[in-house]
Amino acid sequence: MTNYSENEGKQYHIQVGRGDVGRYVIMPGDPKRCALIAKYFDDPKLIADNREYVTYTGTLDGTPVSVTSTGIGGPSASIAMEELVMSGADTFIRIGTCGGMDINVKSGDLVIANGAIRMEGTSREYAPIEFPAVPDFDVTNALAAAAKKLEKPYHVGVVQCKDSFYGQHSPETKPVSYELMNKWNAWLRLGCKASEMESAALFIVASALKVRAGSVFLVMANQERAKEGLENPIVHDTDAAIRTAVEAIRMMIQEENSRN
Ligand SMILES: O=P(O)(O)O[C@H]1O[C@H](CO)[C@@H](O)[C@H]1O
Ligand SMILES: O=c1cc[nH]c(=O)[nH]1
Repeated sequence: MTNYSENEGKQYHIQVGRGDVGRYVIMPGDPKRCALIAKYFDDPKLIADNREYVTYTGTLDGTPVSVTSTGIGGPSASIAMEELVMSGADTFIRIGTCGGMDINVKSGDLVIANGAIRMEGTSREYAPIEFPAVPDFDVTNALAAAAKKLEKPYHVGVVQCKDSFYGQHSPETKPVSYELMNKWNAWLRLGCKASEMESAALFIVASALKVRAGSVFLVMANQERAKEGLENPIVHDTDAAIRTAVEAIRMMIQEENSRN
């Protein structure tokens, strides 16, 4: 077997090795979000910047914490998680943008995933489709408690994951997305909160590697509200989701310290 991680102890894609990252890692899709997230850490340092993977490490309440971007989609996100686990991390929070689905999910709200629909390809390479993509219970509880404490409007529920962003936004012109088009109404009726691209892969990889993962999203807009002519501005500021993830990690660290 080729060991891609042998290059001076650094993992092949993320260029991070043991001792470079904390056990807690925040995972945004967008590499440019990493510096914004690292500003919430004490003493943040840039560790690596390779391909779509940017990593900073700092501390929260004295405990090492990192941020590593994943890029877009399950394949690159799964690589980031695999290599971070090989570098010693074991608890992950994805923070990303999403498109609202449930009519009550509004631009600027937060969505915390308690499950992810596996309509993407990566998770199928790790687990048969019958196995559910669910986040870690403690991480999810910490995210909900953090959003409540910070008084952010939030929804907890199932998110839908896909590989085709434009299949979600213009399925009628995409023959490859008939499956998405046909199932979208079923997901709406079942109460699905939002659509994004990485959580199903991350939850399944986390199950396979026996590590913990959760997700929190900023709702950019909601195409279902637009269809109904309801208010639907486009929002880009991910700060509320970032602060929720940071506060959730702080809570988990404090809980861990109180047990030791
Ligand atoms: O804002 P990020 O974290 O990239 O997440 C969402 O935005 C991208 C699509 O625009 C996909 O990665 C999707 O999951
Ligand atoms: O609508 C959206 C917004 C962000 N990310 C998605 O995957 N879909």
